[in-house]
Amino acid sequence: MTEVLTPPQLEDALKQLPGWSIDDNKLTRTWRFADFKQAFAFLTRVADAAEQQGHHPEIYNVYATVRIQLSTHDADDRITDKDTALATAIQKLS
Ligand SMILES: C[C@H](O)[C@H](O)[C@H]1CNC2=NC(N)=NC(=O)C2=N1
Repeated sequence: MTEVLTPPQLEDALKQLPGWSIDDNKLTRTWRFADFKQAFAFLTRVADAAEQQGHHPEIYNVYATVRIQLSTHDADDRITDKDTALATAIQKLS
């Protein structure tokens, strides 16, 4: 079941997710890689994690910069445990 996070739950979750913040009401992180190839290799791993979890990030890429934003469309675009679960998996891929 999908749980919308309360503000204190979100604060606790962010402590476990270094580099992530809330931007546009979405769980957000930006990475800068050495080049486009490294950035896209990371995104390929992110795609696999997203498919495994049945949950999909918004992805913005310009050359070596990648920004990922997570929210749950099925919960009125709010941040849920599905977003923190995917962010936790993505943390291990960069
Ligand atoms: C049917 C399918 O499981 C849903 O549409 C999933 C797919 N991926 C999703 N990804 C995100 N970010 N939010 C969703 O609500 C969502 N829903």
